[in-house]
Amino acid sequence: MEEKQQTKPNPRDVGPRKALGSLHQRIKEARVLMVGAGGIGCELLKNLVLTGFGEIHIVDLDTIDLSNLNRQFLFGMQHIKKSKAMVAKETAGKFNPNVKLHAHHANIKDAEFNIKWYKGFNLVFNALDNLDARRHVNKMCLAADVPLVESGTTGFNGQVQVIKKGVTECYDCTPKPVPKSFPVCTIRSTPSQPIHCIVWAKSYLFTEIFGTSEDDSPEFDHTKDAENAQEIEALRRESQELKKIREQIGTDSFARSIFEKVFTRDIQRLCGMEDMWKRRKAPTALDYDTVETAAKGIPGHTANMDQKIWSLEENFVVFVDSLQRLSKRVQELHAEDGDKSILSFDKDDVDTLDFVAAAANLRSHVFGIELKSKFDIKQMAGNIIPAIATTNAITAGVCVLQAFKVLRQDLSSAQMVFLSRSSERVFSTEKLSAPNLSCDVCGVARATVEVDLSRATLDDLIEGYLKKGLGYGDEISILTDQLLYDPDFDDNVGNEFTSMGVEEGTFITVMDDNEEEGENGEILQPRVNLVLAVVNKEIEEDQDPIVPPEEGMVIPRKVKQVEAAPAPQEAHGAAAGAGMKRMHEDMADSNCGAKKRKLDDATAELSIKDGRRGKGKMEVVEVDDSGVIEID
Ligand SMILES: Nc1ncnc2c1ncn2[C@@H]1O[C@H](COP(=O)(O)OP(=O)(O)OP(=O)(O)O)[C@@H](O)[C@H]1O
Ligand SMILES: [Zn+2]
Repeated sequence: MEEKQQTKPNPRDVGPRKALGSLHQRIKEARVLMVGAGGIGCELLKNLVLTGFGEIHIVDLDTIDLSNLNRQFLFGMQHIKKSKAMVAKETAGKFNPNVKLHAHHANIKDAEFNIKWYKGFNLVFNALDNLDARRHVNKMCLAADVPLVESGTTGFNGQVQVIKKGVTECYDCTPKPVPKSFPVCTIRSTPSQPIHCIVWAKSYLFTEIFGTSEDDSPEFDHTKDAENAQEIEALRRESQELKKIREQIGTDSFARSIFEKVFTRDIQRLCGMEDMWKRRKAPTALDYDTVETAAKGIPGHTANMDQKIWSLEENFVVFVDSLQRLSKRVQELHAEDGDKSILSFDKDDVDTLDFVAAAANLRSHVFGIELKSKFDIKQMAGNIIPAIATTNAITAGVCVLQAFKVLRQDLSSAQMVFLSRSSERVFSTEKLSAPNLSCDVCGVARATVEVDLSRATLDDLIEGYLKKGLGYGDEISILTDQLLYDPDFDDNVGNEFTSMGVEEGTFITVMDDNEEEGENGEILQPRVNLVLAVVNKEIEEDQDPIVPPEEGMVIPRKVKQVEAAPAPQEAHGAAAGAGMKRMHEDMADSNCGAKKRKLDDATAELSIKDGRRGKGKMEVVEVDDSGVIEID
């Protein structure tokens, strides 16, 4: 009787166990990481907890905003300003007390989340909203050889992709387009890319001055434009101030008033919000008189130079000039049909484009962001797509279904899943593609290198580890996020790693440019890029400060690709109908980074039991016998 009671199943386990059979035990033992506790993350965490995943680590750098509450259901009003990761843990923990939850209020790029830490997980889930963090986690999962379930949503579209080192394509196997739509908080308060400033100039500033007020604009997603009650109030005051200034239209002081409001006072107010700039670079306000003085003598026709990247002063001149042109037009319209006429942005209307280009660049300057030419800005002006709770919920569900396949070690049945309202079927799936052999991220050899960072120099790496240990020749380049060495740049050779910013967890890439002869006099292909993850290790003084490569470690050579006729257009296969193609294009947006790579890429024989792989291919690819590059 007593024994029976001990084996009585936990009521929380009954449903999942019935549905999942033997997989349930594996799920209970699984240790998983979820990066991002926002729109997808909240839904995903709820699913993971209710399914009974044994241990879940949550990483999110952000705090909860009022604007998150419409779709991030683990959070309530009482949680505003609190850590997303912590509150997500607290709320979801109550759904299933058997699950161990760990919250990390931190940036996933922080050094504490190193390869060793990643290796402790059976599976990683990305629930992120930006390319940079997605790329980072992709790289770390490849380095640690942990499978990754990548996901993203944009409006009604969603996408889930399983990534496994050496078996499937990685996140970076397909080049990613520049995102087209952005959260309003990014646009109004924390821009970090030129496009953020372009959207601000077009959909906020232009509309406030010459169009309907932002409140009436159908293009703006108001569910997301405020960080909290205080911030809503501040943004509202900003808009009201602009409305007042709008009444000065046509006066001599109009340009100065607008400029001083948006590039001086509003920026000073933002700078005062210290919390916002703890992890970002704070903006610098502009002074009208200083810029005006410096801009004296700049010709009025600057705006015609549409391929040139204008200087701060040139942008100022175009800003003032286009503002005058537009003001004149509005006044003429008002004279004709009363006070109601407005202007709309049109990329082909040169006055509106000039204004948006100059205003966007001035804002970029303020935030230390790269300036763009008018020509580029014309291409980049895009639309804003709102986040939809249901899309996030469905996508998070698909993530878990794909995770089951990974845990069953049945990657051949894992799929790339697309969710779309525009296609005939809500779900479309495609087989996972094999790695892209020329991918700079996964088409590389990876290893960890133990270095005594207190004394190792670049020379120790070049002479000891690479040349002596691995047989590299002289023609090599070494990079981190900056160039450390190449045959024409040897300034750093005697420098210690630490003086070049190399620390625990830094990835060092070694590129081989040698043209060596093989045993039979044939010219060998250079080695694939070697990515070394640095691990700090104290090494006895009488020994080399870098542990030499393991015996037998060989860096494979690049495969030779032979140019041939282009592959047929319809290489996407039956699943990718017209609706799907449209969706692929839409997926360029911020939340959805994963994109399908065309089957005509050079992946031919690295098949993962995909019957369609290679169909319609016209390329000849030489692949190593092993197919997959592995060093461990
Ligand atoms: N480098 C990073 N490290 C940790 N968490 C990150 C990182 N980059 C983004 N995130 C988190 O990923 C989550 C993505 O969620 P989501 O797309 O719903 O965005 P959001 O910031 O919650 O909403 P919105 O920006 O649309 O108002 C956010 O909570 C964000 O803080
Ligand atoms: Zn790749």
